[in-house]
Amino acid sequence: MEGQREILRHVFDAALKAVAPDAALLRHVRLDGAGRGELVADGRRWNLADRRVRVLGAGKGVAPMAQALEDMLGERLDQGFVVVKYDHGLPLKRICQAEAGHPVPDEAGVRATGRMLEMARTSTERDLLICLLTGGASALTPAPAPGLSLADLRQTTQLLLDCGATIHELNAVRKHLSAFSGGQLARAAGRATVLSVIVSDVVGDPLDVIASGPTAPDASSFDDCREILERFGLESRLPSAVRDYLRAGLAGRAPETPKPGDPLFGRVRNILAATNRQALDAAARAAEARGYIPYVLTDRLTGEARQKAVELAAEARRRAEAPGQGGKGLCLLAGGETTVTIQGRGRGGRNQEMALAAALELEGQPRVCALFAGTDGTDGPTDAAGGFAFSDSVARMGGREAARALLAENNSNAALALSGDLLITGPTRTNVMDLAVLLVDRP
Ligand SMILES: O=C(O)C(=O)CO
Repeated sequence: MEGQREILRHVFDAALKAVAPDAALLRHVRLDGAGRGELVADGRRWNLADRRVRVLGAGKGVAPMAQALEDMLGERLDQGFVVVKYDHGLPLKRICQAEAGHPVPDEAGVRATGRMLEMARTSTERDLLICLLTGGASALTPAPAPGLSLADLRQTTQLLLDCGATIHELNAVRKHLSAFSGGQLARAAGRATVLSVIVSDVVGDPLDVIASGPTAPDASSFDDCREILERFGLESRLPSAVRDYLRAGLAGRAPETPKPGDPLFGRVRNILAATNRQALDAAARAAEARGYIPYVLTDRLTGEARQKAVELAAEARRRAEAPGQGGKGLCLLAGGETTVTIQGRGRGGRNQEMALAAALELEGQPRVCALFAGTDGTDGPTDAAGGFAFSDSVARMGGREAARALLAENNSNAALALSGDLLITGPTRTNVMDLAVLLVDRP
C-alpha cells in the first residue's frame, strides 16, 4: 500500500508533469497543413511558405521547448539560439544552445545574449521569431546597456537582493540597465513578427516581470528605478557607471524601455503557456484520483517561509480535528514563492525551511503530513528541491530542541538530512515557483 510519502510525491510529480515546458508549448502551438504548412498559436495563423522561422530562448526550462519546436518544424526551422543554466541543456539538432551562469550572470551569458540580439536585429519583415522564455532568463541574459559592464550588473543585482528587493523591484532596475530585457528584444526585432511562449515563475504571472519581459511592454520606468534605489538607500553604493547611466535615463539621454501602447507590440504576441495555477490544478486531480478531496488554497503564497508553513500546518490540523470530511481525507494545496529572512549561518532554502517549520507544528499528528518543494528542483544553494514533514520527523532530527536550534540557524538542509526527509529531484527543466501539498487523513 502507498504510504503518505509516496502519495505526496505522486501528487507533486503529477503537478510537474502538467507544467512540463515542452507539453505546455505543444498545447498552444501547432503546425497545420501539408507542405510548408501554417503555424497556429492560440488561434493566430502564420503561413510558413513565405516566412523564415527563427527561435530564441532563455531560461532553466527552455531546452525541452526547443526540442519540441525542432521536432515540430524540422527543416522549416531556419536557425535558433537558446541559453540555459549550466547542466540544464539537452541535445538539440538545429538550434544552437549555450549554457551560462545562474543566479549570478557570467560572460557566457553576455556572449549568448549578444548572439540573440544579433539574430533579432538581422531579422526582417519575412521572419517569424519564436521566443521561448522561462524563469531564470533574467540572470541568463545579461546585456549591459552602453557604458556598463557585467560586473556593474552583478554588483547592482547583489545590492538589491541583499536589501530584500522584490522580483518586481529587482527586474525594474535590471530592465533599465539592459539592452535585451523590458521589451527591448522585441524592439530589436524591427519589423519581424514575434511570438513568445512563456512559462511563469512570478506570482500573478506579470508578463513584464517574468524573465524580465524581453518581449513585453514595460510598465516600469527610470523614475521607478530612482524611487526603488532611494527607498533602499542604495544610490551612493551603486557602481558609478550605473549611477551615471540611470541619471542619463532620467534626463532623457538614455532610451526608455518600450511602454504599453507602443505600436511595436502590434506585431508581438505573448502566450502564457504554463503557470503555478496549472500545476496546482493537476496536483488536485492527482490527489482526487488517490481518494482525497482537494482544496486549492492559493496560487499567490508569499511571505516569510517559516510563518507561512506554520499557518498551513495549523490549517491542516484544524481540518483534521473538524468532523465530516469525506473520502480518504483532504489534500490542501498552495502555490507561490515565500522568502527567508536569514538570521543564522546554516544551509537551506525556502521550501526546506517550510518543511522544518511544519515538522515542528505537526509533531505527534500522524494524520497530517506535508511536502514543500520548488518545481525547478532547486531550493536555495542545496541539491534538494524541498522536503517532507511527518509527525515523527522531529524525533528523527534528534528531538524538539535540536530541531528548533536548526531552524534558528536556518539550517533546514541539515535537519531534513537527519530525518531523511529531503526531496531530491535534480533539475526538472520547468519552473512555476513552489508547491505545498498537505494531506489530512481521515481517522
Ligand atoms: O527568473 C527570472 O528570470 C526572473 O526574473 C523572473 O522570471
